[in-house]
Amino acid sequence: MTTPHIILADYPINRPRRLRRDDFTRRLVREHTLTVNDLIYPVFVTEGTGIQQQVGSMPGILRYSLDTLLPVAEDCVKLGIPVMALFPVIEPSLKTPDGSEALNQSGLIPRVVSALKKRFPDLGILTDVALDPYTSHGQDGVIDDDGYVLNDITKDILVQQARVQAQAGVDILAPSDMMDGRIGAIRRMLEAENLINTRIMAYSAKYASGFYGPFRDAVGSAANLGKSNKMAYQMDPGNIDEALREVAADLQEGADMVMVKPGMPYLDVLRRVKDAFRVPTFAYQVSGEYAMLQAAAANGWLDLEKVMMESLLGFKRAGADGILTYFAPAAARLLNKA
Ligand SMILES: NCc1[nH]cc(CCC(=O)O)c1CC(=O)O
Ligand SMILES: [Mg+2]
Repeated sequence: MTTPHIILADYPINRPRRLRRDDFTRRLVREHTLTVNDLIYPVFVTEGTGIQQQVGSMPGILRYSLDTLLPVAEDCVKLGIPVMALFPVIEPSLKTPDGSEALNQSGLIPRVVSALKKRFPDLGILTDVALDPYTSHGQDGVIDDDGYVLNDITKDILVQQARVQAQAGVDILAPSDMMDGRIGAIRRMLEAENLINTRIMAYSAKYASGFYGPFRDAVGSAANLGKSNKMAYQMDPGNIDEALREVAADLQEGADMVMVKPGMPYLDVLRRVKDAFRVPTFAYQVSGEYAMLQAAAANGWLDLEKVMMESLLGFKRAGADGILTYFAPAAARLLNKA
């Protein structure tokens, strides 16, 4: 006989509220918890010195130059946040149709990566592999005359971008572009370069989402993108079996970790992926999710601390091993206080 999932003893024998009365039993029987070890902090970096620019649609989020980013990194170390994720804000004059600035070995990202790894060797650094901050049209790859993003040419450029980042010493490459075959191509390049321990966190199930809006303001790709969208390479929000095929492909091609993105509207996808593959699985609570919670809180409609912690715990319950979240330092401060 197998153990029944449902205990049939009825009220008043069974009173679920017994375990909810006191904090000690609530803590004792809690199934899922959030810790600082679950957090990855995405930050925006830009050229210059002394820069701390507010991102209008992301209250509390700043664009940093390297010098002002160093204390942020130090804060992450002190708080116990394992990884910081870097996103570049590229000067408009450096943007081209093929995003060639992404291959510049002395460009912004490689310089910031090597400076951070030198100063804070124990802080994990993750970089985004994608061309959208670097292209004049704001798409994640090279486009043809109809604006269609060309897969194989783009993939070859992404491999070169990944090489530049890996040679600069980044710990985790995170391809967010959704080109087919790029994980395998990047993994082969890493092996050929003897960069065997560079990890890959694949944005495997990345949906064409309206929730990326504030991010595109932050990196300055929104205006370039204009009315065009990314539906010809990012996933259709109606699909979930396809997410499993995308994850399977990326794992077979050599991904160490996979990601589902956005987060809160896609917790069902996260659960399916975790159950199907049992590999390190991450969720990205994206810019629009951050913005909507901040906006409601600013209006006095939600208690920010409560919804922040509840939303992050929701990712853990849905199967995430970790969460990329703009709330990382705020959440870590609360967790360290508790
Ligand atoms: N490929 C770039 C990229 N990497 C992460 C995000 C979004 C992150 C966020 O919204 O917080 C995007 C934007 C996009 O695909 O348009
Ligand atoms: Mg894919």
